Formats: sequence, structure tokens, C-alpha cells
Amino acid sequence: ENGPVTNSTTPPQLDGWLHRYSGKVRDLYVPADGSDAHLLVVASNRVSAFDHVLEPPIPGKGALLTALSNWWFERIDLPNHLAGEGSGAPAVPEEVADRAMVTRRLDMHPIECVVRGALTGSGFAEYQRTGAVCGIELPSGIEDGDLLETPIYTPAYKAPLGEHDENITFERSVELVGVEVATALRDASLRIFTAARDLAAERGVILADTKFEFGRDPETGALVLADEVLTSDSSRYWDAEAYADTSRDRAERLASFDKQIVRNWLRAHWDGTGEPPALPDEIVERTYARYRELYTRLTGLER
Ligand SMILES: N#Cc1c(N)ncnc1-c1cnn(Cc2cccc(F)c2)c1
Repeated sequence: ENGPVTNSTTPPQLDGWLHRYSGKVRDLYVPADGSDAHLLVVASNRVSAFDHVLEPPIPGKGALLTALSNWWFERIDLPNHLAGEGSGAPAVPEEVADRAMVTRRLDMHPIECVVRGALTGSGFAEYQRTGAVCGIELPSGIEDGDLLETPIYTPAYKAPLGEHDENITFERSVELVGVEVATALRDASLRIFTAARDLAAERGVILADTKFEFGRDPETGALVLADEVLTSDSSRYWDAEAYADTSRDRAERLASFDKQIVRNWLRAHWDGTGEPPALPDEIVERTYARYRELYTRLTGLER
């Protein structure tokens, strides 16, 4: 009889692993043998924009973002969830080897640790409404995309998969996870962001904002950096030269490294209702080239 319907967004069956969750662009698996010390996080080639998962996938995107995340993990001086070789975890299936991470399973903190070095997106919208973000009062007159004097920690309470997270104050995060963990999350997030922002700036790239997730190591209780780090799915990266060119309009200046080509094409070819049209080959190729350019600019490595 007909096998299961599979399309580009159906997560692959992987030997030794069972599919458990799918986010917009990543799939999470647990070991098929029932052990619970590890997870497999697979970065798909899917791209999302305007809250839609787009077709077709961008071949090679998952591998580039996984390589970028691994590159940052190696440079961040905090324990992370990557399971070293010989950790007893099931092997990474060959078919996803370049876009998967075997991780240690942590007790995840339900906080999206967002740090903003510039104000845009949901943070700017909240500022426009209230003059503050997550209870942090900001000076008046900030324009969309302006760099902030110092980065701000603007946590969100993790909503169920697929729903939007809810911006909260630091005090609310203390109520949720206690003052020690809330303080450690904030301090680690600000410290990592600042170091990454400075490194990116040396390479002509603005790290405008990012989102970290942390968990607690069930054995040691230590704070561990989890999820993906500083990828263009979890962060906004802008080209510093374009940003400084005030002759360009705002959309040009705040063009995200990876998604602006897709967003511009969708704005010109989709009225925003129903499902977005499939991206033409040229847009797929140009988008892949932008992912690759960001990776090479930040890491100095060619792929
Ligand atoms: N990372 C990590 C992690 C860990 N090391 N231990 C326990 N849980 C998680 C975990 C649970 N959800 N997510 C988000 C997520 C990622 C990828 C795909 C999805 F659908 C959803 C992360």
C-alpha cells in the first residue's frame, strides 16, 4: 500500500532515533532504545519567514547553521550540551551527520534568554507601546533598528512549541526559576552576547540580537548552554557597511544577512494571505549564498 506521505518538511526516519518534536526549522529525536540521557537535534534545510515555513528547502542551509553553531560553542567559555564522542549516545545517522547535534538531555529552563544590542522586531514594538522592554525603561526617540548604548537582557517565557513566547521582566523570571538561576541566566546571556558581538564586529558584521536557551545538568546541577547558539535562525545579523550607509532606506540598512532576499521576494510576489508561493531557484541559490557568506565572514572558514 502507499507508504507514509513524505515531503520536504517531513522529518526523516533515523536509525536508532525516534522523532519527538518538530520546530519550524529543526527536528528533535530521542534514542530508539528508550535511554533518556541524550537527544538528537537536527537542523532542517527549511526556511521560515513571516511565520510560514517556505518551500522549497534551501539545500545546505542546515549544515551551514550547524557548523556555525558548533563554531560558536567551541568559543564560548561555558559548559554546553553537546555530547562528546564516546558519550554512550547512539551514533549520528549518516544522512544527517553534517546537520545534527547529539546533545546531553538537560532539565531545560523555561526562559528564552534574549539579548538585544539593537532594538527592532518585538522589542521595538513593545518599546513603541510602553517606552520600555521587559520592564527596562529606555530613552525616548529610539528608532527601529537603532543600536542601544549597552545590550539589554529581555527574557521571554517559553510558550508551547509553535506559539509566540511572552516577553517578561527579570523579576518575573526570578518568580519562575528562582533568583540564583535567573541571575545566572541573565549574566551568562549578557556576557556571551557581548563577546560574540565584539567578535562579529571585527568581521564587519553587526550582531543585533540573539536568543539563548539553557538547561540544568541533571547530575551536577550546573548551568549548561543548550539549543543552537548564534545562528542566523536564533539571531539577527546585519552587514555593518550596509547598516552605516544612511543613504539606504531602513529596510536596506536592516537587511538580515540571510532572509532579506526571501522577504523582499515574498513582499513582491505574495499578498500575505494563504500559503506563500514556492521560492524560485534563483532565490534559493542567492539565499544559500548569503548563509554561506555569513558563515565565512564570521568564521574565516570556506565551506
Ligand atoms: N537543545 C536542547 C535540549 C537539551 N539539551 N535537553 C533537553 N531538551 C532540549 C530541548 C527541548 N526542546 N528544545 C527546543 C527544540 C530544539 C530542536 C527542535 C525542537 F523541535 C525543539 C530543546
